[in-house]
Amino acid sequence: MLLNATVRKNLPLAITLVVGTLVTLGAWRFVQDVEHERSALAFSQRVDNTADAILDRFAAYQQVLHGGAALLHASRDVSRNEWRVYVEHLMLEEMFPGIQGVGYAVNLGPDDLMAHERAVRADGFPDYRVHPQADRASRPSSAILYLEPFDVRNQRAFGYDMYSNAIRRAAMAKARDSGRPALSGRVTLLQEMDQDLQAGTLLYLPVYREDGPLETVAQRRAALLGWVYSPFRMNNLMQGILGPDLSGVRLRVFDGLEQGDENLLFDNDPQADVGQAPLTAQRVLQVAGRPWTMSLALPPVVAATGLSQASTVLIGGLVTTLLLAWVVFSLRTSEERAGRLAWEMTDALRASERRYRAILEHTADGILTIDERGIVRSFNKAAEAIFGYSADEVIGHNVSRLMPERYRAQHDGYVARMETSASHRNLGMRREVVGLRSDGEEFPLWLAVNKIPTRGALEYVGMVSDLTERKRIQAELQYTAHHDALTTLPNRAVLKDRLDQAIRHARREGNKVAVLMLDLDHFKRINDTLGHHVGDDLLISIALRLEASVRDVDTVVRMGGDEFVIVLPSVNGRDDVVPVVEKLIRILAQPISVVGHEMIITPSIGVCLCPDDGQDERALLKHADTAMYQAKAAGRGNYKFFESHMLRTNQRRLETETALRRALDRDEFSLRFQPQINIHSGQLIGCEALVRWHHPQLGDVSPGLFIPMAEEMGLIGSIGDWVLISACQQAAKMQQELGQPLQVAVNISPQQFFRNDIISSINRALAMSGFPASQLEVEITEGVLLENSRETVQLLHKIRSLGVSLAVDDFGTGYSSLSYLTRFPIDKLKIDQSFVRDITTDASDAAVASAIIAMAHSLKLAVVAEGVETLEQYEFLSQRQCDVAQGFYFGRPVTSTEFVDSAQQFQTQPALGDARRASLDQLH
Ligand SMILES: Nc1nc2c(ncn2[C@@H]2O[C@H](COP(=O)(O)O[C@H]3[C@@H](O)[C@H](n4cnc5c(=O)[nH]c(N)nc54)O[C@@H]3COP(=O)(O)O)[C@@H](O)[C@H]2O)c(=O)[nH]1
Repeated sequence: MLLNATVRKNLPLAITLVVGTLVTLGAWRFVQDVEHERSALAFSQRVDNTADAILDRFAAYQQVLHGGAALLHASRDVSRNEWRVYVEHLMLEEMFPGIQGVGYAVNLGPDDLMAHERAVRADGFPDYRVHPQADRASRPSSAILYLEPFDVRNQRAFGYDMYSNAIRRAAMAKARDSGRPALSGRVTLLQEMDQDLQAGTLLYLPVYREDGPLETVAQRRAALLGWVYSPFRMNNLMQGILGPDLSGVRLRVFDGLEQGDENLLFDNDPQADVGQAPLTAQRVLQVAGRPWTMSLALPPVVAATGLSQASTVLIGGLVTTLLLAWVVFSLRTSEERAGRLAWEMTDALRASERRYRAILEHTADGILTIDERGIVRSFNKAAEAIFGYSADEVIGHNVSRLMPERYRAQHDGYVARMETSASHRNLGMRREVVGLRSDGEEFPLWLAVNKIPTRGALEYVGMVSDLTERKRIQAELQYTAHHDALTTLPNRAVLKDRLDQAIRHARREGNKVAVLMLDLDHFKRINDTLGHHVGDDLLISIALRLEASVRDVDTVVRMGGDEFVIVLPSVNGRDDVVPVVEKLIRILAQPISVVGHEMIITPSIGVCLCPDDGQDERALLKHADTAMYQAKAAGRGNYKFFESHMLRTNQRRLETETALRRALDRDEFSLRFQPQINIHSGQLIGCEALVRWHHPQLGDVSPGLFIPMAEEMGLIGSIGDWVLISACQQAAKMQQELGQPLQVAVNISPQQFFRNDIISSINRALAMSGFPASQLEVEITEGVLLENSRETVQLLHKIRSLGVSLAVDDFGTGYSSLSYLTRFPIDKLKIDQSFVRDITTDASDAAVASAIIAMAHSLKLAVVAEGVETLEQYEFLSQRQCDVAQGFYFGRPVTSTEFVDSAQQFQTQPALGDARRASLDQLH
């Protein structure tokens, strides 16, 4: 009885304790499950985000390389400066943190190495060498030619032969053979310094010559020009991609499928202990065709923090149970006390609720929950920021207000059907959808929906993140990859697309497409003499004029350098195209003012028609290019329609270019000397050195043809150096044999003049020959003086200070002001032979020549008349007090031996008398 009474008395307390404990344990397990599921979902999304971020970034890098390749395809001769401008416009640091640079490495055949080194040295790097030299005979070679930004780290790689390293070589060969981007294995980059050593990798994209098919591996190998590539330092790269996103997670990235130290590319926290990590994941990513294994682990300490809500529930529940027991116990003694305890219990539950809410409110992703009718039940702070609604404006309303009108009907009932239809397969999967902000703006977002495991009514949780910024960056990349950075015109990648469209349309409509290849005459000279900033501004102005001159349906593309392509769709034939081409020439030829320089630019245009002259992009561009070269050869400021016979001429031009690259090495140049006569005394005073090129197959090639070619190909510096040295050496020998001092004049082209080392070139020639500086004369063209800069004046003064005299060649043909003559330290003017030719028959030529002589004398300058062919011309010039004459009348350019032999004739008579005339006449 006593036992019964005790049991009865304590039964409520016992029931409270047992039921409370059981309920708490049940709630604890439940919350633990929910927490686990939520953590696993969040972790899985984090893994996916990380993988997506890496893949997205590499897709962007590949676009960068495609942009670089398009630039190289577009132009035969992308300069270092153009490459720098392209890379600068990419804003690597801002847009692609982690990328070390964007480079171009050339593929070198066994015969190309010396010419390559010489060309780069001539480009302002006198100490340049391709390195390392070891094993070169047993493998092909390459060399890093451009790598921007050209900072201290990247300069270490300049000239590096990446083929010398097996890992790099494998990736380069893969890219070469496949025609696609290829990523290297783990390497140590040349850019590494002593500190902060990191693993590295390189991404390569091949660049091929465009004049042949690229269908087979053999064709691709034969057409390979080089690789556009980017080196990456892995730690910088991953931090650039993932930023601070990695806190609390250990991420390791391995090259390949094995996970060993030797192929570890990146480890964000090598000290972290992940032995017992409750959440781990592995992903194999295909990065530019190479497998990377990504291993992520959530260390126990971090995971435990994530699960503390369950512990809170457990502790809270047990405390609540004890409190309830205390309440029951106290009820027996005090109603008041029980009430207070009940309040405390409620407070504990509220605190627990507040903790949950804080977690929800501080996640970066938007989180909202909806019931089975689609009514929003909760809406966190991040969701408010994303959609622009406050929680109050959304909770209690249908979730469809967060989506554009056109999706709403389809969405109605979607949630209700979730359980029965196939839609439930979408649960847990992240997909891209369109959202609607409170201001009516539509935007892209990622959405992942999950079922909340509640008892009774169904609820769903949606996690959303805003993709607007990500899309904006993608769009910018897209723009950069398809537009020329300088002029903002579409680039080569767009051209292919537009041309294909135009060709398809022409086929359907039975009409034609015209392709115009346009190149600016003497642009390189403007660039070299007036500076790249003037060249760049000029190109922008030209681009604007071109765009304004054609229809909206036409496409103007900058191919690179000074080359533009214009596509005119839907034309009927040549008659439709001629007015357009003539209009373009007329409009471009109007004076143009660039950075304070007034200039007149003429274009050379080649035209071909589809389908008459070609059926695809490659053939059409090649034929328009061929026609353009014919237009240039026909006198510039000109246009030509493609004719099939032009291909032979073009082939010969290409052969000439190839032969010219090797001419210096093969000793194919020689010099001729043309006498210069003092008109007052009739005595030989010196000669002009003129270069000649004889090729075993091509024969004698005129300097009028190969000098401009060498200027365009950047070879004039080394050829000019050879001319300077040989002219001084041969002149020293000739004057010894003649026993009289001899003046020798040497032509210096503008590119050679502005190469920065003209002073050392002249000094070297004088030192190597022992020829006196006072007998050397440098002939520059008016173009050099056009660049009326302080540097030009200083350079001319430096040449004069060596004791060398200066003459202005072809005087009267330039387009600059005569006033420069007073500002520059010049000794002589050479009247251009076009004025001398008709000096005795054409009154205006006679007047120009007389005026030049009078003006030069008033400025204390000597005057040389070139192209003197007749006695009458000679007498005219003599009467006008011209100082020196040169021309066929006195002798054609001859070898140094022939020059010494014939020079005796000029020494016999001091002045021009009848006997002298007779002796000269006999020469002809
Ligand atoms: N930068 C360098 N340019 C050079 C060099 N050698 C030549 N050249 C330039 O090539 C152009 C063509 O030169 P070339 O065929 O040698 O013709 C020269 C003479 O042969 C020719 N000439 C001389 N006298 C007469 C004549 O009475 N009648 C006539 N029709 N032609 C004649 O004129 C050319 C000399 O020109 P210039 O230099 O302007 O005095 C030419 O532009 C050369 O400058 C070189 O080493 N470097």
